[in-house]
Amino acid sequence: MIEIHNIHKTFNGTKVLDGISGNFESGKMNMLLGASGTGKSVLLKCIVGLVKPDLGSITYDGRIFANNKLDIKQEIRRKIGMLFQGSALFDSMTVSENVEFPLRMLSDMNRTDRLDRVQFCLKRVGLENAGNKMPSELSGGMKKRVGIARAIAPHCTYLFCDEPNSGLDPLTAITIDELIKEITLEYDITTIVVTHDMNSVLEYGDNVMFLYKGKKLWEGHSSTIMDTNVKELNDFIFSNRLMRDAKKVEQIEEEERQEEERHEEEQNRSDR
Ligand SMILES: Nc1ncnc2c1ncn2[C@@H]1O[C@H](COP(=O)(O)OP(=O)(O)OP(=O)(O)O)[C@@H](O)[C@H]1O
Repeated sequence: MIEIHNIHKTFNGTKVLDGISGNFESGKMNMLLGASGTGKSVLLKCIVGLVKPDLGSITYDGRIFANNKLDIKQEIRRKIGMLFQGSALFDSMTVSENVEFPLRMLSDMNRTDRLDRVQFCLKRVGLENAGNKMPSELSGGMKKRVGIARAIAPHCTYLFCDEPNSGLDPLTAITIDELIKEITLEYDITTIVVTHDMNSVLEYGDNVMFLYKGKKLWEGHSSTIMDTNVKELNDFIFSNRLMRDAKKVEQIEEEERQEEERHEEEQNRSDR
């Protein structure tokens, strides 16, 4: 589990994170949701250690991260897998070499073990035959899969995904979400996904944190998100036309259900 407490960050006098706290449990899809510029990526960077918070604490399975000794930070970092927004593959390396890269950098595995691990991870993401391809030969969805294989290659305990669906068609987006969810459960990983995709949130969000202007305004399971009274979250959800239409359908169905109940009651009364 990752715990963050009272995280603050200001850039050039502008407050970007304003006292954010929360827990991210293992085996769950933890999602950071919010509009553009609300601080999701900065929070993720604070958690990973790429940005230093002005205030607050971050612990990984009870071990303090920021401000700890370098060797402890490095030990924690070795357990972190990152899936970047644009996949961030090295264009000059083959798919296999990309996946092997963190093993060469972070582990003391010999070459045979590294190649076994690469093959295992590529198979896990359904790309066992793509090892010799170059990134330029892959579709967007395949690139994301390679990114996932590379992230989990060093047996990561923590997985951070920055908008894993960006630039993908809706069907491919679902398969990538599904893969991340499966891997999270299978290896009991603590996964944090930054997103503004409501489809992903509704389908896969075990724990959703809604950020607005650097503050956490709502947190909960995705099954309860549509019932929120938080205006900013409501505005965010229903800024999407499909979501507005879905809500209308829900309201119409509810009215029909009530009408049917009324009708049944009247029928019963007149029968008596
Ligand atoms: N290194 C930096 N220096 C100055 N300002 C920054 C820096 N990094 C981020 N910001 C600012 O912090 C704010 C939050 O940015 P952030 O990237 O976290 O937003 P976001 O919620 O992830 O948005 P998006 O969904 O568009 O990626 C923005 O106003 C951004 O300009």
